[in-house]
Amino acid sequence: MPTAHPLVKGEVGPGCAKVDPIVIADSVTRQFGGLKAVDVDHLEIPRGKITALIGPNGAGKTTMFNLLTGFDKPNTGTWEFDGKSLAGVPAFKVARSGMVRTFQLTKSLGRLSVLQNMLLGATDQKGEKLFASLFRPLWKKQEEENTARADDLLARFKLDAKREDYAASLSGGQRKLLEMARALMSKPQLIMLDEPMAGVNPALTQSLLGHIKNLKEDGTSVLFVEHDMHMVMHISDWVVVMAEGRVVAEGPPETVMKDPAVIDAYLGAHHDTDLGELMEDGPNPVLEAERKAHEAHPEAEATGYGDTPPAAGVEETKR
Ligand SMILES: Nc1ncnc2c1ncn2[C@@H]1O[C@H](COP(=O)(O)OP(=O)(O)OP(=O)(O)O)[C@@H](O)[C@H]1O
Repeated sequence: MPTAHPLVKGEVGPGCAKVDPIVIADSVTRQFGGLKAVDVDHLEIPRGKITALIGPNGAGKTTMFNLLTGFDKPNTGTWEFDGKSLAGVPAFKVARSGMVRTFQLTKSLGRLSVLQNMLLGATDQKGEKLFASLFRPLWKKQEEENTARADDLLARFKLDAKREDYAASLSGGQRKLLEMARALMSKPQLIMLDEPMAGVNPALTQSLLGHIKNLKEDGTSVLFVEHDMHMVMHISDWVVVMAEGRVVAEGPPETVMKDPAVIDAYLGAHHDTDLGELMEDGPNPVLEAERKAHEAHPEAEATGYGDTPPAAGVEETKR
């Protein structure tokens, strides 16, 4: 049934237009040999909101991130960020324009200190330019400002005690925090986080969630890829679902998880993502679909949840 939503112009559905989009992508495709990893007709990301990009393994989420941020080149397509075309623009210029990203596997430089890693995140440094680099006063002030900003962010992310340590000495979770803090050095308008929760120990999970919510409060738009559905449900204003390269559904988190296209996408892909505990207020449609399939064909192999039988699958999701 068609629905409306305050973030959307017209009806909610895959590729729907937003009232105030910060990113608009059209006909973006990326082929690897015979595989179309990304095949997105139209996608708009709302400004000033937290948008989750979800989908089973291999859906094309990271490839889409790579394309939008200039780390990979599409076969076709155009996209704009804050009204400016970014197709074909290299990654470092994309970052300077206000759209920065983090990676699934963190990319901090282990043999530099935490502070040095932070300073590398500052864009448009005067000292990088030959003429300016010759005149200390021109870059000295900016260096001081960057260091002050780095210290402020390190304090916010509770990494100030690690300021002089090698990045290599940080835990996986702390490296995720460092990468997010470093991305913020350039005061981006849009931050794109690729699996921010992966490998983060539960003690840091809450603080990461808090940081992401604060970003929105500071006026930054957030787009993140995540398999942790609790996080998706908890902090997203909007959820975009990809499967086999396409956008198959989008909507607010409370309704998108019940969308048959989403359930199909996950079950069809034999995916082990924990959608099981999402529906606190009723039966979970994914598990229901699985149970019915098993009742109809008890002899058939179970689908989904890492190929465990449905009953065990329920147990699995409670871990
Ligand atoms: N450089 C590459 N060369 C060949 N195939 C690739 C390359 N990068 C990605 N792919 C393929 O493209 C498809 C989409 O991959 P992608 O990493 O974008 O998916 P994803 O949705 O981010 O998955 P995951 O959730 O597992 O990270 C996959 O089938 C993947 O194997």
